Amino acid sequence: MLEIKDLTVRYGKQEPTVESFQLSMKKGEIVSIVGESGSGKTTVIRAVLGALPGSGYISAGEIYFQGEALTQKSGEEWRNLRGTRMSMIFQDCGGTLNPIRKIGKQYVEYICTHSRVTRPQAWNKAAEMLKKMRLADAENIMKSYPHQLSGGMRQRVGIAMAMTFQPQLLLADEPTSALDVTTQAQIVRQMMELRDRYETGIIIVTHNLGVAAYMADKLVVMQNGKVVDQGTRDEVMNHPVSDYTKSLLQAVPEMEGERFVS
Ligand SMILES: Nc1ncnc2c1ncn2[C@@H]1O[C@H](COP(=O)(O)OP(=O)(O)OP(=O)(O)O)[C@@H](O)[C@H]1O
Repeated sequence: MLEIKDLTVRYGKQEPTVESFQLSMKKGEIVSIVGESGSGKTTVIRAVLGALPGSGYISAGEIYFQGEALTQKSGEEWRNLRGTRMSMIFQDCGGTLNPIRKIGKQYVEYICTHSRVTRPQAWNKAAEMLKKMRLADAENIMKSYPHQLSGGMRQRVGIAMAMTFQPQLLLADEPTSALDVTTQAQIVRQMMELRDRYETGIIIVTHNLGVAAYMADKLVVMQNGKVVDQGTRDEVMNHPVSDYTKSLLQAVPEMEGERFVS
């Protein structure tokens, strides 16, 4: 479904921020990228999305998504994939919602820009997606402004929006970090349910090894732009190769996800 080969990303003339990144991902698989701040995790997923900020560019390597070479695509072709076949959620999706417009209006507009449906159809679709994210009283949420919802509710709205078109790939950048532990656990479970329902592959960038270990089929550990450990969850958790991963594992005693979500 997704193959990343020897991906190298630079910002302007700086040394590479990400160097020779490799990843092979199957349909419906969940991959977690963990690593310290500045190690290049966000840069990897932004490169896949074709949305590197500022002077960022792919200086080497290839990204194949469902057999298509993304790096050969024009900006417009790549943009057309975003929001439909692949989508992204951020640490604070609520922050990306327009604060002075009601949720329903924004959601309907989002659906209408990406598909040919009438506004009432879009409204129904939006309400249906909010219900799937277990947001009780979806109609009421649609009529609310973002600030009237809690952080966890806003994040669920963001995830619902990202899942609207049943993307094959969801890129999630610290999707639960701003939330309390209980809400984090609920949202993590819901993302996994969505994966089961739609067979969406998910790449989740997180500092939280508990979240990573609980959710992921595969783990990628990054340090200074390079992958220092990669493999199935059990391989990396039980047989880490790098000292960095070993130190990460030691620092998080409750890393078995079971404990995290209990
Ligand atoms: N817009 C930008 N312009 C120039 N350099 C950038 C830009 N964005 C990121 N970088 C460089 O890339 C490095 C890695 O950033 P990135 O956001 O990918 O790391 P990260 O591992 O996701 O960190 P964090 O966990 O803090 O989000 C930064 O330390 C910085 O040097």
